[in-house]
Amino acid sequence: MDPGAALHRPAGGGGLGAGSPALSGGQGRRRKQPPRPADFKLQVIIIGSRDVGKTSLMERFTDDTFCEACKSTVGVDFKIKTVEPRGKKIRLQIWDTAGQERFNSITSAYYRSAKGIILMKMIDKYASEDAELLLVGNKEITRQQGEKFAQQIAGMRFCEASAKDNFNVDEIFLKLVDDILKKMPLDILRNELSNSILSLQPEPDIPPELPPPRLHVRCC
Ligand SMILES: Nc1nc2c(ncn2[C@@H]2O[C@H](COP(=O)(O)OP(=O)(O)OP(=O)(O)O)[C@@H](O)[C@H]2O)c(=O)[nH]1
Repeated sequence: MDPGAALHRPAGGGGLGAGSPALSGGQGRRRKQPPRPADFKLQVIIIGSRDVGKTSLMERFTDDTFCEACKSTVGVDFKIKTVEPRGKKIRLQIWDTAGQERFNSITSAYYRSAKGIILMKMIDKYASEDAELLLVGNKEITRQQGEKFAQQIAGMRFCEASAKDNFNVDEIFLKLVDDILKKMPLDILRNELSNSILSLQPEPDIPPELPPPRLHVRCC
């Protein structure tokens, strides 16, 4: 599937052009340095029922914004954010899926390529078995409800977050990325990432081992 065909939010995919070297133009002005290319690309998908706050969580993380009355996502949207855990530059592609059931056939097509999955209520029956799972309780879900739900699925943990109050949002994404990196052999990581949905730019080889984690997270 061409992911571009399913992008419907006007602000989506803002990161696509982020890596292009820009000329400032005009006499005497200097050419801007292109940003250092990412060491890895990782895909994380957010799935869950309608209105649980998937888009809000993504936009809080990528743009630090919160929309009180957002439009429902149609199909799939994405945003890109670069994070630097463990001293590695990681270009995170965050896929935000529509919660409405009528889009299930579109959204489920994206599950397999995701290395991390943030579930916001819904159980994922299409995801690859080795994907990291993180259940996020945004809005009204209580810790008790979330933990009970997470216990039913092997390997899943529960975290509370609020896109509105900007609570635990960065932490859950960074924790998920860290868990993915810890779990994946780096040669697989390198191969799979080079085959990811979006080909943004050629990226350099990665060293055989990453240094130990330096993340300080509040969640989980
Ligand atoms: N109180 C509160 N409201 C939130 C929070 N996050 C999102 N909302 C609100 O919940 C509503 C739905 O948020 P969305 O982010 O559009 O939900 P969604 O899961 O992407 O919805 P679909 O695209 O329809 O699947 C919006 O009115 C948001 O303002 C939160 O942390 N707290």
